[in-house]
Amino acid sequence: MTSKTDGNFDRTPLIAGNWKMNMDHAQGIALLQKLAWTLKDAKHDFQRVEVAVFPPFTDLRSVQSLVEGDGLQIVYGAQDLSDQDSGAYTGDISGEFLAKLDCTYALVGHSERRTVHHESDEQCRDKIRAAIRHKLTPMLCIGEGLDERQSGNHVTFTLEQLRGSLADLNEKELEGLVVAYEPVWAIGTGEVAGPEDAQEMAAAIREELGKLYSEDFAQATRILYGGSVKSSNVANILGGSDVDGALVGGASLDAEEFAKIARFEQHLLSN
Ligand SMILES: O=C(CO)COP(=O)(O)O
Repeated sequence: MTSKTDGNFDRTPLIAGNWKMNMDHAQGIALLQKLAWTLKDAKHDFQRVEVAVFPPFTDLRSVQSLVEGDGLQIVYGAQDLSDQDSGAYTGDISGEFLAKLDCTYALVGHSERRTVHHESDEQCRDKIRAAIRHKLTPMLCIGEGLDERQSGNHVTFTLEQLRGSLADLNEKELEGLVVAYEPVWAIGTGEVAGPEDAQEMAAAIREELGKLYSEDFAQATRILYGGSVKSSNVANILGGSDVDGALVGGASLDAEEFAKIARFEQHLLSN
């Protein structure tokens, strides 16, 4: 086991920006351009720390053109996908369309989908299946609400979501899976789980993946933390040996701030 402070990572860290329902396609392009310039100026090594953005569906074609046209190393994904591939599903978006737009990732089961759209673990599992069918890497989001946290039931609750969302899926299909632990009470609230909380849950998730699958799979799977991540707290949060990156909401809408988050190693080194 290596530690992050000696300059080695067990897994390639991933810093991901979920734009949620912000940024139309023109704004999205401006944001992505600025992010790319800022990271280029900082000589960011994308092989060392991967950077991804999750724009709204309507931005994805423009994002694809910019990334391809300018040869950017930033990757991108969708905030959701349908569990179906085509047909009479008004308003839904097929993984097939997302694959055509060269998306790398698809978020599944973000807490805002689970709460606002009442998505169940079973639906999440079907969406993961759909992502896999179209060679999109699923980023499964799980995490407890305030009640579970206050009652001390947060680990049990979150691991149940994990098991429910992965039920019947095998290790081979899930290769590359990313899990994002996002405690609902810390999303958009300014409340951030402490580094110990993030590490506690990431370790519990990894242990559970080891039980469900193999130790190799558990060790290879990246586990991110999300919830009020900023440049001022990212280094602490990523200090935990099982926390492999961040899924960032609000702070990803500011190119300079998000670039600073992606450059978290600079903060680690200066600590
Ligand atoms: O939900 C999140 C990312 O998916 C977190 O959002 P905030 O960073 O705005 O709290």
